[in-house]
Amino acid sequence: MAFVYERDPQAIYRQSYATIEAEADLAALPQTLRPVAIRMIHACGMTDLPGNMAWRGDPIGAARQALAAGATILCDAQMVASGIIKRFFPSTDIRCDINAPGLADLAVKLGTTRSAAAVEMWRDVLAGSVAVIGNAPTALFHLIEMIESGGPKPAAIFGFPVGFVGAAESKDALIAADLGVPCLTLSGRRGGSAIAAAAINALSSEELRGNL
Ligand SMILES: C/C1=C2N=C(/C=C3N=C(/C(C)=C4\N[C@@](C)([C@@H]5N=C1[C@](C)(CCC(=O)O)[C@H]5CC(=O)O)[C@@](C)(CC(=O)O)[C@@H]4CCC(=O)O)[C@@](C)(CC(=O)O)[C@@H]\3CCC(=O)O)C(C)(C)[C@@H]/2CCC(=O)O
Repeated sequence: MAFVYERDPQAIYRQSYATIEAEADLAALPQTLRPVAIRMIHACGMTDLPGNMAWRGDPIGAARQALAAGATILCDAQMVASGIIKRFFPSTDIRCDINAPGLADLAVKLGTTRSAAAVEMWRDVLAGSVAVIGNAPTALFHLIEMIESGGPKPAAIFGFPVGFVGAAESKDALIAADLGVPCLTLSGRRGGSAIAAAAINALSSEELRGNL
């Protein structure tokens, strides 16, 4: 049986993006956030996502500026790092420490998850970086705690933990905290590595030129 389906990658993207623009209400978002919202929706199929978007400052401008200056992208999960399209960021270091040697011991010592302990490992590289949390609520909580207690500040935070335990609370805490760091998040349970990676992919100039 031969199925009839779209096989042209550019046509698939065009059709997806046209559907999103037709179905999603982007009017309440600043212009800079609209391409990011579209790419995030593209990753999860939820056209009502803009209603959950919350931000402080200009996370897109801050992250783009930082990346142009050579900032590292720090990811909580390997799934986030893997979802970032490397050819969009050819000279950017994309780092995830979830499998770093000694991390499990550090997590036990700190009495926390591996995800939060991995954030502790960012201390030396956090200043001026782009921090992306796509999975672990404890990672976002710990990042906020580190910055609030005088730790180094990233250039921007993209916080999208997902799930039922601590996800909504960690993202509420990000928006409530006065960290002096531009940030983008999604209120509630929604989030995940794919959405986080999509938000970062939307920052690239390739994406802006529509070169998908
Ligand atoms: C409690 C955890 C949750 N994980 C979720 C969803 C998914 N996690 C996946 C995978 C493969 C991984 N999750 C870990 C980050 C692992 N998940 C946790 C922790 C126990 C604690 C995090 C937290 O609460 O903050 C965490 C382990 C830790 O000690 O930090 C992972 C590192 C586990 C591992 O054994 O390696 C691993 C990430 C690997 C990587 O990418 O590098 C899932 C694919 C599901 C699965 O197969 O387990 C899925 C992916 C979701 C996504 O889009 O990223 C939740 C829902 C976030 C959940 C937290 C709260 C809850 O509701 O239970």
